[in-house]
Amino acid sequence: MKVIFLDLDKTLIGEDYSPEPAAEIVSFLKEKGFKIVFNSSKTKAEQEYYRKALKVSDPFIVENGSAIYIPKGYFSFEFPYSRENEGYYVIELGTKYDIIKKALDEISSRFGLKYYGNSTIEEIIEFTGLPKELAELAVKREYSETIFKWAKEGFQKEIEQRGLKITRGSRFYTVTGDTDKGKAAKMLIGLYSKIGKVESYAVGDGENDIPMLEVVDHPFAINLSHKRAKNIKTIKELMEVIG
Ligand SMILES: O=C(O)[C@@H](COP(=O)(O)O)O[C@H]1O[C@H](CO)[C@@H](O)[C@H](O)[C@H]1O
Repeated sequence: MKVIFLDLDKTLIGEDYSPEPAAEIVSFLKEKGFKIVFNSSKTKAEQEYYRKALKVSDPFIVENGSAIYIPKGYFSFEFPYSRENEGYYVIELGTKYDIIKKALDEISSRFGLKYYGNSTIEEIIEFTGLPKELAELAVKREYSETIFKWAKEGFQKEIEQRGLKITRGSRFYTVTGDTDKGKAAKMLIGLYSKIGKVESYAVGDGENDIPMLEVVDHPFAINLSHKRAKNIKTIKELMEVIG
């Protein structure tokens, strides 16, 4: 069985956040029989938008490794999960949003931090370039915050002192609990392994993708140097490399 973990921003999805250009590579991967697992800092709500647009129905990993959403009935065996949500079993690896927001609220004025929880929708659109419809989905955070702007350095250490993790994504900093995209990918590979032998792949472009590249058999990196990963310029190059 072949499973591919895909980062979204600047990997599967381009600068303008539109899903259409990704349709070709998604069809290619489906034809090749890949299970397609989105593994992004994006929220469940944002990822559901792309899943629907690209007709992808495999499990997905949200908010930088914070939770794995597994459609009910996807695996025929039982596995431990943290909660049920609509049609999904959710395995939680991260920390709840309230705790993360509270920690940031404590230091935001000292460092001039701007993140989803203290920004208006107009500011979010300006910082991210997201269209309004997607900005409204990005606000629905469950396990992480995104730091768009800061006035003073030193906030990273303060965040870590509060027991949280801060990592660089393709554009911004993400604050989470003690998790990453690699931990979540590894756990999902473990579940797939109960069905048969897994050949795992991953593609990413940011520092927060490195842990994910480290746990797969075939890592691919876009504009990112990684000792084991094969460098590609765009995700479409996968069609030549694994064609
Ligand atoms: O942290 C980031 O740089 C981006 C991209 O994260 P990924 O490369 O998809 O893990 O994620 C944040 O910003 C996006 C908008 O640019 C939002 O859509 C995400 O919800 C947010 O986590």
